[in-house]
Amino acid sequence: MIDMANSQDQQPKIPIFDLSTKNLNNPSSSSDSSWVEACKNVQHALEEYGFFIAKYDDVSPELDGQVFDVVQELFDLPLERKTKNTSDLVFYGYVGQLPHAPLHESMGIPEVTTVDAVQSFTNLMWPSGNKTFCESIQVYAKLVSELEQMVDRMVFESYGAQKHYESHIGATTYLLRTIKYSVPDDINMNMGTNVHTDKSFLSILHQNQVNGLEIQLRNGDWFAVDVPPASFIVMAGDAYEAWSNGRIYASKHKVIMKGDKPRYCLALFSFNHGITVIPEELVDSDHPLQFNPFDNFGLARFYLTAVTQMTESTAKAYCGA
Ligand SMILES: O=C(O)CCC(=O)C(=O)O
Ligand SMILES: [Fe+2]
Repeated sequence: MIDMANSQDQQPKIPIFDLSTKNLNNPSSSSDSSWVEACKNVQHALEEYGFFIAKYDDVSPELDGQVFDVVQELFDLPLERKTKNTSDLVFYGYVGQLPHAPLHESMGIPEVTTVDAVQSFTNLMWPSGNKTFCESIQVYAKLVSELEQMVDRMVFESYGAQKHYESHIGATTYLLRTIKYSVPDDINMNMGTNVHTDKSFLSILHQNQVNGLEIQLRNGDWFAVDVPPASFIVMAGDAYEAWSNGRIYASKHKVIMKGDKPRYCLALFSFNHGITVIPEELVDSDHPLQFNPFDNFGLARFYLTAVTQMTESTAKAYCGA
């Protein structure tokens, strides 16, 4: 841990970890005490707050600038082009022009860590090609998925469940959602994203230095995150809550637009294919099994098609034991 995020007086101090490859001291040795401590800190942050802030300088300042430039270019395309981003899963395709969320526009690139997926998304948006978009998104997605896998590894090791790590990563697929939040005309209409929990294992959020993300803490208080420049929010979703047998906290969060600058966010979500089983290492007499084996995409569909209001925990409602 290198620092604590800026926060108001009574607010908790959200940890900031430097997870840059060069900073992680020989992570192949699980007996290294600084590595073990780093893993415990990550586990604790996800259990206590449901998120933390990561420094990750594998994404260089040049790449950082470039991805926000190309994402802005993407949202500047005509609407009829953007709506070509369709998907049978609602949250995977173009979202925008919503009466209840007029500031929000987003597009999804499924399987973003495969070269073909980014290429075909690029061709759909720019039939005559856009090499800069394609290449910078490919490189960005690869680097940030490596950050995601590092956090998974730390969590799995910390819980003594490392023997399940390889099969977990083998089942993981990444969705990159690019999001634009416009500046509100009316200060009372400032909602960018409504209150929700993510359906992913992890969500890695990266913004263009315009704040807006608010997270509900375990005690019910809302916390407006002041994200330091060039850093990433690592947030746990419902799938991690279930996998961890209820230890990890999937926080409710929302986006509120306050300033006079549009906000762009790159959100990388990890989902698992197939059936996820709660590791036996996380079940004992003090922690009886709380969740049945579950289908991560089934969980996402369940949430989206639920006719009722979201219950306290989507994971409990979907696959609670
Ligand atoms: O824009 C953000 O910071 C968060 C977006 C979000 O919560 C989501 O897309 O699930
Ligand atoms: Fe979210």
